[in-house]
Amino acid sequence: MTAPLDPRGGGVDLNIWLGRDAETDHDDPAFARLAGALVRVQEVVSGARPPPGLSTEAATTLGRVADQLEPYDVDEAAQVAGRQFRHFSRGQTLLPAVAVDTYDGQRVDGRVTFGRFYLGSNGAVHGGAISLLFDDLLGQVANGPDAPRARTAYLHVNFHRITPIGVELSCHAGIRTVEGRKVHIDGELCHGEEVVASAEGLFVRLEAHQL
Ligand SMILES: CCCCCCCCCCCCCC(=O)SCCNC(=O)CCNC(=O)[C@H](O)C(C)(C)COP(=O)(O)OP(=O)(O)OC[C@H]1O[C@@H](n2cnc3c(N)ncnc32)[C@H](O)[C@@H]1OP(=O)(O)O
Repeated sequence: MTAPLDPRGGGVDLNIWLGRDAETDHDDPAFARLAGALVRVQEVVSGARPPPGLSTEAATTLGRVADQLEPYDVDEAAQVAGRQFRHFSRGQTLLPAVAVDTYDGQRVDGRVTFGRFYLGSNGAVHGGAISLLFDDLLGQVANGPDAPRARTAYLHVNFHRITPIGVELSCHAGIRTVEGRKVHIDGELCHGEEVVASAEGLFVRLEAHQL
């Protein structure tokens, strides 16, 4: 197994835990490294106030990087971003990295730290980033090994308390009921003992013609 690039807090990404290997033909450790470097840039830029000269220089450098990569644009079937199942966040630079501690097929418990990239304001994580975390975590539980592919039909998120950035939080998701194609999954995000956000999602298993 390739070592995960972003082992924040130890543990492993859920995909590594699940040993998803359906798309190993898209494994690209060098690309996963590129995505990890971009995540670092996102994080550093979000929290930085550099002098204007340095901002200009950095913008030129990043522009050059984009120019270098642009000719390698591919369609979705060939894309490797989001398919690096042996790496944290699958090489999808939008996703916060979740380190999984336990998973039993029905429930997952893990940890996540939202960095400055995910700041809304006033030290609080952006609500959209919390919803993103839940959609992905609950969605992965819905799409467990051997389960039919499922899509989010709805995701109801409650924000009970400010979710702090830069602090390790625990996150949890578990299947409540399965009724035919409908999978109801609940999630919680906790700061210590306190539940800062919770979610309830409906995931609908897809028919063959919807895949
Ligand atoms: C190896 C690879 C593995 C990779 C895994 C990576 C993990 C990735 C993790 C990332 C995960 C990220 C995941 C994402 O972000 S997925 C992206 C966000 N979601 C979407 O784009 C979904 C868009 N919507 C649809 O495609 C359809 O609406 C679906 C497929 C959901 C249902 O349309 P479909 O035509 O198929 O079914 P139906 O309409 O007959 O409904 C069926 C049943 O469901 C009930 N229902 C439906 N909607 C609602 C609703 N809103 N509230 C309450 N109930 C609702 C409905 O009443 C009925 O119930 P019943 O009457 O039978 O009792």
